[in-house]
Amino acid sequence: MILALVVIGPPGSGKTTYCNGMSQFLSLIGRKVAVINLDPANDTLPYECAVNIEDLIKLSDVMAEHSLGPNGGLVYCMDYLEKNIDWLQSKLEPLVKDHYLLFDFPGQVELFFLHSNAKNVIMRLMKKLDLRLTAVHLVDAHLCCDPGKYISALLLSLSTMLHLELPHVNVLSKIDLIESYGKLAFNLDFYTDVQDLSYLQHHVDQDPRSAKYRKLTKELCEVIENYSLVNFTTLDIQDKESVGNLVKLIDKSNGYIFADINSSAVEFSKIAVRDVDWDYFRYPSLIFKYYVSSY
Ligand SMILES: Nc1nc2c(ncn2[C@@H]2O[C@H](COP(=O)(O)OP(=O)(O)OP(=O)(O)O)[C@@H](O)[C@H]2O)c(=O)[nH]1
Repeated sequence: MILALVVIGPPGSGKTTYCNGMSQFLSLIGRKVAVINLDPANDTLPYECAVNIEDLIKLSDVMAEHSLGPNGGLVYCMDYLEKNIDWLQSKLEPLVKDHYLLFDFPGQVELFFLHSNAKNVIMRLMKKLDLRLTAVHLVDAHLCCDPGKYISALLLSLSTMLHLELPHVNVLSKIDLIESYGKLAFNLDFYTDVQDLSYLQHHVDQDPRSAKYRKLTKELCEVIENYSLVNFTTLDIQDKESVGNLVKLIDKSNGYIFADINSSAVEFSKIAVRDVDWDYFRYPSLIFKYYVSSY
């Protein structure tokens, strides 16, 4: 069984930083990691990548040749990758024997809830290489500071989960910066656990600019609540405890804890078989660490 993470999220949400930080963390705890850059717009990579889509196709060439903007160019690149999936498969084959794979995808969110090309790439790799994948969906934590943006983040997460049909971990990234954006309207667990959204609607109604969207907001919140699929964990990529907690969650979602791969007993006991943390330890510790406060 080959384990891999599909790292997705809007532009600037921290995907490349995550791949860099997570590959270092996983290497330190004894796993062999390979990062695969599938973002043709990634100019400077902080990590050493095992496979780079730029060796197949360059976004700048596509934009120049086909007179496309960056969004259209990225859709073209993903279509091209789908048609040339054998190229990617041949590059991955030597790695899948003993590596844990991290796929760094582009930030164009429509690729993951609307178009089928990225999903087809993922599904074909799963089938051909027997990959066991988890989607790690990063959303910048600053979106919690604005109720409208937070609802958009919920909708984006929900539609991505439904479209990709993978084990899915939603992450509020850059949680260390949250206090710098001002006080939150509710406690942090309201946002991570996606609690009763009627409180949020009430908050949106206070803003005169949002008043005319009241009915739409209500309907959208009902869709999110009816599915009851979305929740978030938090991440500060520079904090090893935060990264370790996320690894535990991912290990549970993709079945790593049951996998018969070469991992040291120490790593296994530290990360995989540990109890799930009680809520008491999940949120108060964050509040003290990042001084997260609400009105
Ligand atoms: N403080 C803080 N900054 C972070 C964290 N994660 C990422 N960043 C910063 O966020 C910025 C954007 O991160 P990237 O990794 O380039 O984001 P991306 O999602 O790959 O961006 P695109 O390639 O444009 O889609 C960078 O300046 C990172 O240093 C974090 O956990 N904490």
